[in-house]
Amino acid sequence: MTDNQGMADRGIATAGVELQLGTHHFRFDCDLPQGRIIAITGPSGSGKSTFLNLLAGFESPDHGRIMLAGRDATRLPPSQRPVSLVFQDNNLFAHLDLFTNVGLGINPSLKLTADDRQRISGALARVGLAGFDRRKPGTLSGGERQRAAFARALVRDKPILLLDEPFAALDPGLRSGMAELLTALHRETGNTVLIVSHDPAEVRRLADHAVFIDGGTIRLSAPIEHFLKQDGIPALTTFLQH
Ligand SMILES: Nc1ncnc2c1ncn2[C@@H]1O[C@H](COP(=O)(O)OP(=O)(O)OP(=O)(O)O)[C@@H](O)[C@H]1O
Repeated sequence: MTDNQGMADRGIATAGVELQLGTHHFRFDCDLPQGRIIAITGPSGSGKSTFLNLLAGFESPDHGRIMLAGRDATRLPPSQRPVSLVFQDNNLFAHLDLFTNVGLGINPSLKLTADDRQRISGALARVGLAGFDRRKPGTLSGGERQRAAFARALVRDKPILLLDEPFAALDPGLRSGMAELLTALHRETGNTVLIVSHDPAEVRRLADHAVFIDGGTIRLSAPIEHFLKQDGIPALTTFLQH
């Protein structure tokens, strides 16, 4: 096993992480900075979601080690990892109101203290959904549902936030509003944010650091200024010219 030196202190690091899914082989080695917004880019089918699934614990590596916020998380179940997640389809439960959906972020059995209840209302207010507590997801717009998913991630109060194309289903106006909300929340919490994005403009606008995945492996991981200037990876040049 690789030793611990050089692996991100409080950020995210993977060392010799390998996974086979059907005919696809993945290998991820990275050392990502703490407290930054990090874009995960790459062609369709390159392995971006698989990378996030490994970090979240929805996939287990065949080999290698995953460090999250200073802890070896390789064998931790998803619920014990220091991460919260927001996906494109926001995963809200249709039959539960927003207060309950957000409450699930704190405690899956919904045994909530008075303090928890205040945090839930506070998180809904923070994303612009004050007074929406009793609304069901089906009565909300796409943007409102996505903000509710952010509120649920916020109450979990974890040092790492994983976002898998969280704005993809939104129209361009809403998308830039959500990007602003994300940067504002990031400034407040100082957490490490990983965001999968297909949109070079979004990457330029949001990211401090970016990763390019191609063919199941990380081809480049660099601060954004360097990432945007590189010219040695044709597939990345193509991505940036979109
Ligand atoms: N459980 C699985 N079994 C077999 N193949 C899988 C499995 N999960 C993912 N794959 C394959 O692995 C490849 C990478 O998938 P992944 O979803 O990580 O790509 P992605 O970069 O997120 O793609 P996109 O940008 O299109 O969402 C794809 O070809 C996918 O079909």
